[in-house]
Order: sequence, then structure tokens, then C-alpha cells
Amino acid sequence: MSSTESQTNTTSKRKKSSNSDIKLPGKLKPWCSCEICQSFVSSTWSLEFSNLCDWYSHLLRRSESGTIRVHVLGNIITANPENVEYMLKTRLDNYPKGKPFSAILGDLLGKGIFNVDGHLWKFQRKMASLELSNLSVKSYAFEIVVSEIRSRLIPLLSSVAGKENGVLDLQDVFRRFSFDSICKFSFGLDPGCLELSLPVSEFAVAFDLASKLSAGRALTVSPLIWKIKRFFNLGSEKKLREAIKLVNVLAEVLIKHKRNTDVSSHEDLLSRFMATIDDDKFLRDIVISFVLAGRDTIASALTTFFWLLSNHPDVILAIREESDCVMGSKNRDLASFEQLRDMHYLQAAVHESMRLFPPVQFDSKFCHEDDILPDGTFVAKGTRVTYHPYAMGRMERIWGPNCLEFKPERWLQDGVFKQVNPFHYPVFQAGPRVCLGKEMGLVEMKTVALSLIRQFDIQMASPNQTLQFTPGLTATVKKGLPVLIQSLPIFIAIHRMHIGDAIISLSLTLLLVVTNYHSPYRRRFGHTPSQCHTYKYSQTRS
Ligand code: HEM
Repeated sequence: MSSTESQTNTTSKRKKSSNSDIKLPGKLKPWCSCEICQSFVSSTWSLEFSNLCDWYSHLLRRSESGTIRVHVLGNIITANPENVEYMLKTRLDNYPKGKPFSAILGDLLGKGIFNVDGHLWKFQRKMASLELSNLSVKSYAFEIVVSEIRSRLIPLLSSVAGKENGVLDLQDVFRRFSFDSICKFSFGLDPGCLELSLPVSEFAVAFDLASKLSAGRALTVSPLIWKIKRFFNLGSEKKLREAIKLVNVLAEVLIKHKRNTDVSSHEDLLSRFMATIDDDKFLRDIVISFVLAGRDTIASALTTFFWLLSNHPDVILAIREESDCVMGSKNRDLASFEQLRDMHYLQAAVHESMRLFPPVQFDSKFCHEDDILPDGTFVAKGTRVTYHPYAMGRMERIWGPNCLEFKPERWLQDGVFKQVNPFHYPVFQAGPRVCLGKEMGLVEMKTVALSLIRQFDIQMASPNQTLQFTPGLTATVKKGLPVLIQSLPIFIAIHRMHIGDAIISLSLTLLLVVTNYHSPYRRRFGHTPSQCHTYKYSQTRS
């Protein structure tokens, strides 16, 4: 079917829909007394739900169309895949980021890709897609991650492993890790956040504060409040201005330095973009967008993944067994790019984790001209429309009756990872503006997770911890993720060669061989890890 045909069909379907919603205005209605708005205004939703997104998920599950309105916010929220496809692909032009969003992040991001629409976006998208698909840029990104794991992450975890009171906030560790990695990738600059012997980087502190305060603007009752504070340079707006000034000074110094250096052989984004762009302010904006996009998302995804794993030891075992099978059980090196590609269960587990805990829990666009969504919802010009990946991951009508369970197997068909329709799973957004760092992010996440799973036993310091999120652009766990760490015996034996540990590891290896036959891997995939090379080979051939 041609795209015009499919568009016509959608339109006629929408016309047929007799949703009474059509007559409702979509605009802001601060006085609304409907049940949802009253519960929102009085915060009574919090009596039953720990997180706003859990309450929205509950409302969206109850809604026949999978769409609700919060009139007091002037916001239409949808978990309906047809609507999501419509706004992110079919009518992308009618659902831009819009001025309210770009005003909030404008001072920090300027005209960077994350914050613009139209020609400015198209130009950056084309340029960045070209660079990110380049093989040498991909291996540069991978080398950065591998080196950060080897030289900082593993030594840090090893230094607290087994220590009494050796509690570590894993969320904080991941935030430092991902900041170092994305800065090296974007600027070729190492802020050394995970290096505890180094003083905290000024850039990291300023960037952190600037993104936190910018996101805080979205939480004010009316944008007028932060705009007035900005005009008079008061309170949080004064701090934001100072933080952005520092980010700008450091970026300027860096760009100047690079302009005076031969960067033709450098692989970082800034050096590569320099060849095309002369305007240093624009260059700064483009690269800062990448830092914002690629930092907290990875840290958030890893934090919730390890929280889920702590309640699913069978998944940890299956990941270890699959990696032993692909890499060899005695191999303690990090997985290579190719080896990661062969780990279908790991790929399934990280996708499943982000289904339940997407790093970007919701994402809003602003309607350009009056419109009707495929489910019949009328959208007035200027209305905010939010698609909600967090709620979508919890919809029975999309994922079936076990939608609330963490089941990596749902992504596997005969042991091979199967993608789903991206509009059912818009964790990386979908359509023409799909996340540019998706592949890179997945590789980073899997490399970090696997390196820790193979070398450490990680337990929650408070085993009954539930996840409560702080409001912001990316999901952040309110109290962090305090964990206790133990090195795995095999790892100790190989790296430290203590005779006692070597005996323990030998016994464990024997135990593993004996229990191999009854392993979770076998139950899951119907074959033992030692058979899996042949298995996968025959899968590929057929
Ligand atoms: C688990 C990791 C990640 C997740 C879940 C994720 C998710 C997303 C989402 C939902 C968007 C759409 C945001 C919007 O338009 O409002 C997005 C856009 C984007 N992401 Fe990611 N992201 C991840 C990692 C990364 C990384 C590592 C990079 C950098 C290399 C990156 C670069 C970008 C860029 C540049 C955009 C803007 C694309 C455009 O507007 O055309 N992301 N990402």
C-alpha cells in the first residue's frame, strides 16, 4: 500500500470515529473540575500511586481509546500506538517540539538538534547521522566505553567489593560513567568524573546544575513564573545563568583550542563537525545537545536494569551462561562488538528492562494546526500532546496479560532477538526523529552491564527498595540505588591467584558443569550453552 493510500485510510477511519471527545476544546482549562484534574490539582493521586507516571498508566489502561486529557495542564496524553505513529511519523510536521519546549531548554541547548524543528533540525540530523554511521566513529565510541570500564569502573567496584559497609550508589556511579563517556565522545575531553582521585570537574558540576535547573522550569505552574525570574535574574534563574555561563566559557576554550590544532585525525564529534561548521556558537549548541541526550539516558537505563536484575537472579544466570557460551567461560575480558551481537538474550533483557522503565518516560509535542488523532481525539492548535512510553510498556492490549512481568523471553523467537513495532515501543522515540544514539547507547549499556554481571555479585543494600522517580527530563531514582558488591570467586581466582580462591573457583566450575544440564539457559532456549554455537549457526543458515 502506498503511503498516500495508508494516509487516506487513516483519515477515513478517523472521520468514522464517533468519539464525543471531538467537540471538547483541547486547550488549557485551569478551572476544570473533572475527576482527573481534581486529583491532579489536589495531588490525591499520590495516596494510591508512588509515581505520577504510575497514575497516568492506570488512567490510560482504563481509557478505551488509550488517550486522556489533563485539562488543567492543557495536555493530551496517549498510549495508543496508532496515535503515536500518527504524531511521530505520518504528521510529524504538525507535531513539532514547539516553542514552549524550546524556550525551556533554549538557554542551555541554543539551536542544538535536540531543541529545534524544521530546517535547522534537518541539517543537523543529516550531518550527525552521517558521522554516527561511520565505522571509525562507532569504534571510537566503543573504545571509550571499554577503556572507561577497564580503567575506572571495574577498579572502583573492586575497591569496595566485600568491604563491610561498602555501600555504593550505583546510580551515581553510572551517571559519572556516562558523563565521562559522552564528553570524550562529543568533545574529546575527559572530565574524569569516575576517577575518585581527581577533583570534581567544574564542567560536570556546571552542566549538571544547568540541566537540572532547565528541567525545573517545566515544573513551574506557569512559564510566566520562570520568565519573570529570568528577567530579574532571581533565585534558580540566577543560578542557571551562572551555570550556563561556565559551560559556555569551557566550551569556548575547548573549541578555540581545537581550531588551533590539527584535528583531521580526531574522531570526537566536535572535531568532525568542525570541518563543516564555521560558526563556533552553533558548533557549541550541536555538541551540548549530544551531551544532554547521551548522558542521563544511559545512566537511567542501567540503574533500573540492575534494580530489576536484583529481583531476577534467573535472568542474571541466563546472561552469564549466554556470555560464557559466546565468549568462553574462562574469558574475563570485555565482550567484543561481534560477541555482543551474538548475545540475543542480553539484547532481549535490556529491551525488556526499558519497556518497564524507559529512561524518557514521556515526551511532549505541540500541535501546530487543529487536528484529529486516529482514535478520534480532537487536538486544538497549540495543545500539548504527550506520548507515554512508560504507560505503553504497561498496557495489556500491547504486551498481553503478563505485561507487568519482567520477561526477556518475550523478545525472543527460537532464541533469536526480534524487534517489535517501534510505535508500540517508542523508548527511543520512533519515525524520522528516532534517537540518533540508539545503537551506540545499546552497545554501551550492554558492555557495562555484562562486564559487571560477569565479575560481580550486586545486591541491593535495602532489598525491599521500590523505585520512586524525581520529576525531570530523564527518569532518575529519588534516593539513588545503594548496593553491596562482591567479586565473583572465579574472577578473584584468575586476577589475584590466591590459592584458596582458586580452589573455590575450581569447585564452582565443576558445580556449573554438573548443573549445566538443568540450567535456566537450557530451560529457556532448549539447548545447553556448549551447544549454542552450532545452534546459532544453523539458525543463521536456515
Ligand atoms: C538508553 C539510551 C537512550 C535512550 C533511551 C534515548 C532516548 C531518546 C529519545 C526518547 C529521544 C527523543 C527525544 C525528543 O525528541 O524529545 C532521543 C533523541 C536523541 N538522542 Fe537518544 N537516547 C539514548 C541514548 C542516546 C545517546 C547515547 C546519544 C548520543 C550519542 C543520543 C542522542 C540523541 C539525539 C542526538 C537525539 C535527537 C534526535 C533528533 O531530534 O533528531 N541518545 N533519544
